[in-house]
Formats: sequence, structure tokens, C-alpha cells
Amino acid sequence: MVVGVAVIREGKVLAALRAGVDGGWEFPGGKVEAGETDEQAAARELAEELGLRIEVGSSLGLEEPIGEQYLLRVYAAQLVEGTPVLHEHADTRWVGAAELDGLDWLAPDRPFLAVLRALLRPS
Ligand SMILES: Nc1nc2c([nH]c(=O)n2[C@H]2C[C@H](O)[C@@H](COP(=O)(O)OP(=O)(O)OP(=O)(O)O)O2)c(=O)[nH]1
Repeated sequence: MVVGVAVIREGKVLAALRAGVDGGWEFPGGKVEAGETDEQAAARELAEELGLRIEVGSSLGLEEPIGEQYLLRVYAAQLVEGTPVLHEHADTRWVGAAELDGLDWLAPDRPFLAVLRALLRPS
């Protein structure tokens, strides 16, 4: 299982740019380790990758395959403390609902965008 985290602050979500040839915009996070819950993995990865303290909330509800070995779940989270420090990513950006489709997301992430748009822009 891979967990991605949609950190939401003031109506925007934090997108992170994975560096390298297979790069693209993603939800920061990573693989869930043995003995860890999704939520623990999410909090650990956000501290390691970006130096952020978060409060992990609900899953966005979908699971999307990443290749043949992994599934991606994305969790909403609130920022408790910190500003993003780029330990592994090439860039980060706070993105509003209207700007979500303009980023070049990794393919497994795209189905989550509609759910996220509704969260960012409650009707
Ligand atoms: N973190 C993250 N990974 C994603 C997303 N979408 C997506 O396809 N992936 C892929 C990219 C990677 O192949 C894989 C995540 O692996 P990773 O290398 O970040 O995991 P990790 O931090 O635990 O690192 P490691 O096990 O390779 O040391 O999932 C996403 O939104 N967030």
C-alpha cells in the first residue's frame, strides 16, 4: 500500500513534484511499512519528506493501482505545523480547486482529483 496525503489549508491542497524521469505531481507520502497503519505512515512520510506535522483525517475513498504491486490511497489531512522543506521533492505548490487540472499529475493520482475538488469547494 502507498499512502498519499492531501494536506489542506485555507481551501488549497499541497501538491509535490516528484523529481526524475518518472516524475510528476503527486500527493506526498510513500509506502506503508510492516506494522504501521496508513495514518502512521502518512504522518511519518510527511515529516521525513517535507518537515510537516499533520493531523490525518479520512480517506478520499478510492484505491487506485500503481503498477501491479501497489495500491494508492489518499488521505485528507490538516497542517498542524511547518512550511514545506524540499528533502526529496523538486517543488511544492498550494493548489486551489480551479488549478488542480492544470498540473501534470502522476496517472494513479488523477481519479482522486474530482473528490478533492469537492472537498476544496464545498457546495
Ligand atoms: N507518495 C506517492 N507516491 C505515488 C503517488 N502516485 C503514485 O503513482 N506514486 C508512486 C510513486 C512510487 O512508485 C510509489 C511510492 O513509492 P516511494 O518511493 O515514494 O515510497 P517510499 O517513500 O516509501 O520510498 P522507498 O520504499 O522507495 O524507499 O508510488 C502519490 O500520489 N504519492
